[in-house]
Formats: sequence, structure tokens, C-alpha cells
Amino acid sequence: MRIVGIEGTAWAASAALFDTETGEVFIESDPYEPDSGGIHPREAAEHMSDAVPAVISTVLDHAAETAESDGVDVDDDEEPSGGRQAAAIDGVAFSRGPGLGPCLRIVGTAARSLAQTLDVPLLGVNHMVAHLEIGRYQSGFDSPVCLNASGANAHLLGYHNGRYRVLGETMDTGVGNAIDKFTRHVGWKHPGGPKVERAAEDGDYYDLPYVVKGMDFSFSGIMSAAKQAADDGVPVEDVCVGLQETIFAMLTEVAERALSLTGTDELVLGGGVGQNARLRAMLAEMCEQRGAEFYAPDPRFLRDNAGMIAVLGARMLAAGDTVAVADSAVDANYRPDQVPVSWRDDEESVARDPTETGEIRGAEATVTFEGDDVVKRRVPKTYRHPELDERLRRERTRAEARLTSEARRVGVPTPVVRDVDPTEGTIVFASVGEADLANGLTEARCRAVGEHLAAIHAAGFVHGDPTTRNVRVAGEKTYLIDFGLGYHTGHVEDHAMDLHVFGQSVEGTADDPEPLLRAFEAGYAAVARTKDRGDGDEEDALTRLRQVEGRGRYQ
Ligand SMILES: C[C@@H](O)[C@H](NC(=O)OP(=O)(O)OC[C@H]1O[C@@H](n2cnc3c(N)ncnc32)[C@H](O)[C@@H]1O)C(=O)O
Ligand SMILES: Nc1ncnc2c1ncn2[C@@H]1O[C@H](COP(=O)(O)OP(=O)(O)OP(=O)(O)O)[C@@H](O)[C@H]1O
Ligand SMILES: [Fe+2]
Repeated sequence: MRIVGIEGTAWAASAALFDTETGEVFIESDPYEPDSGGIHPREAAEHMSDAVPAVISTVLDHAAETAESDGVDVDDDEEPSGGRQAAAIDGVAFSRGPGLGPCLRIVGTAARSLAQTLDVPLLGVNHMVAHLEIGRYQSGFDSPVCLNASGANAHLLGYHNGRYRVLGETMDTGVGNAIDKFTRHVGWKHPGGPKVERAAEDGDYYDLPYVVKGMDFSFSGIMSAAKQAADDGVPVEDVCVGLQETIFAMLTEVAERALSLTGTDELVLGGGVGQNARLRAMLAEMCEQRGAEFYAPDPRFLRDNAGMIAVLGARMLAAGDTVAVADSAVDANYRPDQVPVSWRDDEESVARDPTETGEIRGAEATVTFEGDDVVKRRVPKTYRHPELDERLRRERTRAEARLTSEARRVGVPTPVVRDVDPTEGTIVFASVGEADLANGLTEARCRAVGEHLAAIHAAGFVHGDPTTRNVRVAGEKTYLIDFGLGYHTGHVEDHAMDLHVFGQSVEGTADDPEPLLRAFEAGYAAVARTKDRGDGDEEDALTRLRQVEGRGRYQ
């Protein structure tokens, strides 16, 4: 089977030919490089209208040449639509979204017209799922967690219940765009990522804010602090080291959390920022230390390229997942979890049964049981810069000891804290529960988690990481543990994030998440109402949750 792919969501006008027999992926790309500033949608679209036909034409020439040399039966004398025979092409795949609307429309038009000329099926590919599938395809991994680190996106995906679930994602901009904003601020030409990587070779570490909430994260605070530092005269090379160390440690940490939550031991990387050697080294080191396998595709398959579109297109065609021209409108906000995954078995899942894989390993700490006590030690993470590592372990150990006790004082079951040593990063707790909630999800227990979160929110703090592995259960009693990412706040957005983190962890692993989530929200609403201090803030958390879930982050 031979598939043409067409890409042009933002900056790369690209076409490719994927031959499933030989495995060859021929890619022709023409990047848009703005003279100044970032990507201008109108200029990018002008680039697409010139460059897309040209790259397609090169790929069709290549297709015609290889069709002949591969001995495919070629008959150039056929009628006009004989191009299909001449190039031996079986389908046309195109990036349907997400991306810049004006660019997508040009790509869509080109793809439809090529499919009609060749008289072959059209395949509408989700660009982010293509970033993921190329790594899965090349690695041969079964059901990995995928970290997509691209310009306009940053998220963790895992396949479960027939869809790619978003296990965690950026709460504001994509990771590449965040870096590019900083480089624009200091007057460097787009794209900024490679320039930051080069400058960082000559700098020293500079501390910047580190923001992880469960498996979600945000970049806005880091970017403001980085710009401010540059304005204040901190050497730009040092800020670049700080940016790389902070942002990539965050991505590595959330990737490790996703491995821990799902119990899988396979990680693949996707997206243009994945070309960064420091990010790859951190991910590889983290995986090696947990005994997980890591795969990063070659740079030509990481940055935007039509090869990944053609490769996924071939799988879709094999599954009969084609789109009629009339239904093939592009979608600038096309989320990866909206894609019905026709080319995988519904039964497959990123979530591993812990009874099959043995123990589930925590992401941050080692936990050992000593009699009725549990000793939790935040082990140094060698992938992190030592200064950052020391700071995070100390701050989190302190926060965990303090908030675990505060929660108990407001009536939420938590383990008694027997001893704490922030410098060593150790806490000794009383052991609680018989199992993690992840291994015993029921509606009643989810309802109790909702009640507990409402109680601590009313008391003025958030948990920060309320996943199903951070709740212990015994009968109908549920305990919250692992408050290391918690902090004091009265902001409704922070409350909504706690709810969002729990919801994502249920959706990513449960067989039938809906009733569990309804019970969770009902529990939250019931307690929030009784604890409402009259400012309406507590009940708003559920309303805000809907906004958090519906936010389009792909512009
Ligand atoms: C929707 C689609 O248009 C978008 N594509 C995209 O963002 O292009 P991609 O090729 O995946 O990533 C480009 C980003 O990748 C960054 N980048 C490239 N090389 C880098 C490097 N060595 N280090 C860090 N960032 C790098 C660039 O600065 C830029 O922000 C996406 O996938 O989100
Ligand atoms: N007090 C406790 N009583 C019983 N079991 C506990 C206790 N504390 C931790 N555990 C067990 O150890 C596991 C890991 O603990 P914890 O979540 O605190 O570590 P972690 O490394 O921060 O994990 P992660 O960051 O992946 O959530 C828990 O899922 C739970 O099974
Ligand atoms: Fe991309």
C-alpha cells in the first residue's frame, strides 16, 4: 500500500509518500520562516498556498519513479486519472487539525483535489495523534504513554476504552510556543527552541517557578519570570539553562506520573520540542531508572512532517476509516481525545493490571512498610538539576507533612504523621487503608473523595494531586494521602484543578468512568454547599471545572 500524506497545520508545508511494503517514508518539506516575530496566520497561509502544491508535486514525481523501479504495473497511457496507476497511490491522508484555520483549509483543499484526481480514498488525520502514532509504530511498543511536546501543544496521551485519553496537559500555552515567546522577547528569530538549546550550553542554572498540578502543568508563570530576569540583566544564557531545566523537568515529572498511574513501562516522545537533546536525555534517564522503555523518533519525524500523516493514514485506510469529501471539513480545535481510534482494538489499554505487572511504583518517592508505619522517602531525581531537585524535595516534604495533618484537623481521614525530615526528604506515616482506590473504584468511594476535597477547599488549601493512586481505601473508609503538591489557596481555579486531576485519573483508567464521576461531583457539591461561607465560591468550582475541560488550547 502506498499513501501520500499532506501536512500544513502551521509552519511546515510538507508532503510524503509512505510505502507499507518497503517501509520507506519519503518526505519533502518547505518551512515557513517569519522575517520577524512569531508565526503570522495570514503569512503562514500564503506560504502554504505556494509551497503545498510544490511539495506535493515533488512527492508525486518520486512516487512515479519508485512505482516504476519497484516494478509496479505502470500504464502512463491511461486516461487523465491514470495518475493513480502511474504513481501507484492508494490513498491521500491530510492533517485535518488542530492547527491554524487558514493553513488547514489550504491543506484540505489540496488533499481533496488530489484524492479526486487520483480517484483514491481520502483520510482525515488528527495531527496530534499522528505525532503519537509515529513513535508507537517505529518503537513497536504495545500500549505506551505518549508525551507530545510540540509548539502549540503539550500533553500526555494514553489509549483506553477506544480513545486516546488526555492524562495531563498544559493549562495555558504549548511548550514550544512558551519558549518561542521568551526568545521573541529577547529579540531572537523564530523558532526559538533550537536557539535556547544552543545558548544553554554556555550558561549556569537560574531558578524559575516550577508548576505541576497532578499531571497538568502551566508555563505562564515561568515565562513571565524568565522575561523579567532577562530584563533585569541576568545573562540570557543562564535564563536559557533555567528554562530548559525547569520546563523539561516538569515534562519529565508528569511523564513519570503517567507511567506510575497507568502502570505501563513504555514511553514515546512526539512533537518538535522533542528534538531537544536535554529533554530526550532527561526522559531517557527517568525511564532507565524506573526500568521503563523509552523511544524518541528521529528529528525528521518529531518536527511537523507529512511522513507521520502518511503512516497513520495507511493504518486508517487498512481499517476502512476513510472520509467522504463532503464530510472532510478541517477542525482547528480537533482534540486527540475526539478521534475514534479505528485502527486499534477496543480491548487494548495503556492501563496495566497491577496484579499482572507486580507492584505499582510511585512517581516521586520510595515507600516502605515497617510494621504499622510507612516510610516515604523522596529520592533524588538525577535527571533534574541538583539545585532544583533539592528545592522540590524539601518544599514538597514540608508541604506534605503540614497539609496531611491540617486535613485531618478538618475531618478528612489521612495518615498520622509520626516524623518528618525535610532535608532528607523523609516522612514516617501511620499505614492506612488496604488498597489504593485505583484498585477498588466504587461510586461510594468516589463520592467520599468529592466530600473530602470540598472539605479541604473550604479549609483553604488544595491537594494538588488527587489521583486514584493517592486515595487509600478500607471498606467504605477513604483516606487522602500524598499532599506534596498541595498549597494554600482560595482561588476557584485551583479548586477546579483538583477536581479536574481526579476526573482525568478516573477517565484514564476506569472501565466505566461516568457513574464514578457523577458520584464524585455529587459528593463535592453536597459538602461544598454546607461549607459555603456565603461567597458562592465553593459551588463555583464545579462550574469552573466545566470551563477547564472545555478550554480550547490549540490556537
Ligand atoms: C498543531 C501543529 O501545528 C503544532 N505544530 C508545531 O508546533 O510544530 P512542531 O514542529 O511540532 O514544533 C515546533 C516547536 O518546536 C520547537 N523546537 C524545535 N527545535 C527545538 C529544540 N531543539 N529545542 C526546543 N524546542 C525546539 C520550536 O521552537 C517550535 O516551538 C503542534 O503540533 O502543536
Ligand atoms: N500512609 C500510607 N498507608 C498505606 N499506604 C501508603 C501510605 N502512603 C503511601 N502508601 C502507598 O504507597 C504508594 C505511593 O505513595 P505516594 O503516593 O505517597 O508516593 P508518590 O511517589 O508521591 O506517588 P505518586 O507521586 O505517584 O502519587 C501509594 O499509592 C500507596 O499505595
Ligand atoms: Fe506538530
